[in-house]
Amino acid sequence: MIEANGLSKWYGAKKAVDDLSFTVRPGVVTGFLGPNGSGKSTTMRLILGLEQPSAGAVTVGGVPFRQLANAPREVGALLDAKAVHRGRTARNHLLALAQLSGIPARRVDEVLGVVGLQDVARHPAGGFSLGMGQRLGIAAALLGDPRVLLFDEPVNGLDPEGILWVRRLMRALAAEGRTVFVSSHLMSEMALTADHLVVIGRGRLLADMSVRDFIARNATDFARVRVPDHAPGDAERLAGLLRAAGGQVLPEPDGALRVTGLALPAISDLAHEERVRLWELSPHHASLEEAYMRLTQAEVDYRSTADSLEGFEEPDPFGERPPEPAAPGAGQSGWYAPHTPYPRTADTWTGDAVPGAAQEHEEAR
Ligand SMILES: Nc1ncnc2c1ncn2[C@@H]1O[C@H](COP(=O)(O)OP(=O)(O)OP(=O)(O)O)[C@@H](O)[C@H]1O
Repeated sequence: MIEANGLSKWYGAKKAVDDLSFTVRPGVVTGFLGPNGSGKSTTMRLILGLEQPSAGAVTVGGVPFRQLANAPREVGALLDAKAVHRGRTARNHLLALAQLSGIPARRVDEVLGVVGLQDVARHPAGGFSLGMGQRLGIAAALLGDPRVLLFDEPVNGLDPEGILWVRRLMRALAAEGRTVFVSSHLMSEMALTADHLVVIGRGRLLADMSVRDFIARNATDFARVRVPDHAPGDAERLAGLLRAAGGQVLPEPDGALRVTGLALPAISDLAHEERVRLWELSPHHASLEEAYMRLTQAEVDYRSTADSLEGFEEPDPFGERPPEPAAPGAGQSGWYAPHTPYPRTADTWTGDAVPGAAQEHEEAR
């Protein structure tokens, strides 16, 4: 169990983590979500004792990480898969970590097998692909057979098979009664992996609830309606009728209509009465990505500016744009627009020990 209580971290004038209180329970996978720069990695470093809180506290199994009697046996973490000695073989990298923590060498071969790196165990880690590096980082986290596991972006760089493997591994670890806390930007993957979510924005807690509740509270189911391609005027006519009946209607990129606020039978009846032929009338459940976008759209630090693409842009179907949210963060029912993430630049760092933090952590183990 991980418990954060009023946890805050300042870097100079920048408040990276702002009065966070949450609990990560054993037996389930808890997803840790937030836009770029929202404070996820900082929170993980605070949990692992790599940073001192400016205020508040965080404990693992009831005590601060640094007071754990045998930390590597109790907590495993993947923070930065690149934090390996490039010339060292995968096996020697793990052996060095094992020796520091009093873990028997045979455990190294076990975890190499678990992550599927046994055939390249004697190859230098510096030559590993991003995905192989992730697997090696996961092996290091599993080394001490810990009850609590933290993974920062574990599927980063993995191919679909690797992503499926990580999903199954996380779920299996949780099913064994372990505490599994995992951050990811891949919402579709998180929807399949996590049972519970902790969502932050600009360092503040935005949500702490089950995936199901999170989607139900932050996104709306909708219907897709499509008229025959050869009758585009019918789409415009049907959109007007649906709006008059109390529905909200937005154009989909493929020319279909996205309708919220009306049940499928009502849409069907209306189309039938008005003699509008339908080629599609299908129910759609809101996705985690949609719910996440709606909740966090006011919390994004890095946004792309509009690219007018003059001369390239397709005209809007029906000459309309989705309405802007009435208030920042209020969202727009049934609509979301992903923002292009902008990479953090080196000048946002103030020189704290972050780049080498994972390595320090590994060495401390
Ligand atoms: N050592 C540091 N010095 C100065 N600012 C920092 C430091 N570490 C983090 N920050 C700032 O704190 C904020 C939170 O950063 P953090 O890396 O925790 O976010 P994140 O949610 O993990 O982001 P991402 O999803 O991009 O990895 C950012 O604005 C970041 O620039």
